[in-house]
Amino acid sequence: MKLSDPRLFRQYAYVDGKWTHGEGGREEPVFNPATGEVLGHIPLLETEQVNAAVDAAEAAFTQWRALRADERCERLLAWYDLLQANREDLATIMTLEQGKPMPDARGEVEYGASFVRWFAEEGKRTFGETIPSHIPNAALGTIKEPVGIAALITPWNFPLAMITRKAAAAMAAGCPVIVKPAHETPFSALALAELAERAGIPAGVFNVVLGEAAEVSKLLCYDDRVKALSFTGSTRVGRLLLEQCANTVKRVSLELGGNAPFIVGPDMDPKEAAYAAVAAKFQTAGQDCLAADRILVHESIHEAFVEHFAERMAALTVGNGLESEIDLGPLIHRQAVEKAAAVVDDAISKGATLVAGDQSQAPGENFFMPVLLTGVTHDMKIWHEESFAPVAGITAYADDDQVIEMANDTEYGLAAYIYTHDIRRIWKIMRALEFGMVAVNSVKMTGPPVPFGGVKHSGLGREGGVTGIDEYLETKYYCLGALGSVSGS
Ligand SMILES: NC(=O)c1ccc[n+]([C@@H]2O[C@H](COP(=O)([O-])OP(=O)(O)OC[C@H]3O[C@@H](n4cnc5c(N)ncnc54)[C@H](O)[C@@H]3O)[C@@H](O)[C@H]2O)c1
Ligand SMILES: N[C@@H](CC=O)C(=O)O
Repeated sequence: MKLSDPRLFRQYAYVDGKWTHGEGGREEPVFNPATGEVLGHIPLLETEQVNAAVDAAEAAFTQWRALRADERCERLLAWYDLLQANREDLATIMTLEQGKPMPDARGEVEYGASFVRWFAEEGKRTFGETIPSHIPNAALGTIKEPVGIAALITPWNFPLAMITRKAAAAMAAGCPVIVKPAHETPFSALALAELAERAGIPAGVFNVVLGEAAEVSKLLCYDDRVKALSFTGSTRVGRLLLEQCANTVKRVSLELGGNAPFIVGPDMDPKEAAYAAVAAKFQTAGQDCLAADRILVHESIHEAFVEHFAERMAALTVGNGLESEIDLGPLIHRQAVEKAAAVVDDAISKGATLVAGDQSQAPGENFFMPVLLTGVTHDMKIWHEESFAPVAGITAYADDDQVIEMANDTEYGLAAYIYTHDIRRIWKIMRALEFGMVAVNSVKMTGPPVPFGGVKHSGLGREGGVTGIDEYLETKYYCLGALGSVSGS
């Protein structure tokens, strides 16, 4: 692996400011999904070692919360600067472990770093309020305090940004964090730890624990000293963690699966809409919670839309993300390829038409060539499940009411897209959609200033924006009584 700074590639856990082996000697390999080669090994921590991370975070909490907000801001900004300065190495590590093309990986480093800068600043604005008193001679108000240790459990598809969007918010609020990254992509998390240390983040404030996922997560969820759990990943695991946090009544934030509808109105230029749909579907080889999973096109332009979509899709290049001019890297592992193939087979067996997608062209065993299916219907897996693969399904609809019903016909409610220039149609559909985020005539919708999150089974809470830091803050109300006459109270 060619890195300008090889010390960014760490094969240890990071607890209390120290690089840590698994005491039981257990470890596991991490693979490059593009080549199948072993990229490195990570330790599997024992129970006592995970508990030690909580001990360390507990000890660090006292000092970290006692810093002034502007002091925490300075350290987070130093971390941000280091992320930017090491962007190329961080992107290389990400492409090697996750597979996404280098330009996308560079983009994710920028994106991930932008949350650090955002929350560094937001930490200085955790204002309380003054409450006009209804109690004689009293002053009432609120102050915001850090909730305590936060456990952050993250997925493999965005191995860096899904950590920084949580960690920077928590740390800016004064909370130490314990990160449990996905075992497929631990090295981005460990590089973040190396840079946090260089940025002067004190020992115990940013910890990375590695181990058997169910074991480690259970320890963190059951530990009463851990006050908040923030999870990004599948709805299946999110439900499990929510249950596990019930006993200790933790603050729980969940960013779960999506199954985004992409609605195209009859007034749209079919080429413009089809190109946008391709962009919304194939980012990260379809392994994106925002991927346009159900493309719903008005029947009057359906045929032209399909032609343009197929033509644009045919131009996508598939290969090792380290090579230049690659649009789609591999899927994360062989099971993901098998799941994608099963989704396609299921749809075809139930009447969908395979317009394009020849798997014999795949450049390796973890690669899946983009697939276009038309005539996708409610009874198919592709309608209800995230394919998390480059499989696009298109369906024609007749009118606005029908498309609203189709779009909402899912347990998920993360993001939706609408393409039309008719303002009344936009307003009607946007208001009727049961989704946390709606992008109108835009594929891009995310970034630090926006409240990211879903409704229904797509999650609880919001990340980013002005409210993202609230996930890590408690509101303390105070009533100062017997003050004598308090003017203006
Ligand atoms: N809403 C969002 O912001 C967002 C962002 C990215 C990904 N996602 C979702 O993440 C999913 C893909 O990621 P994934 O495959 O890594 O998800 P996943 O749920 O399998 O894993 C996520 C994390 O949970 C851990 N985990 C797995 N099984 C566990 C168990 N039994 N107990 C405790 N922890 C366990 C994993 O090791 C990983 O760290 C998709 O559903 C995608 O939509 C959502
Ligand atoms: N693209 C999403 C991550 C979903 O997988 C984001 O921007 O957070």
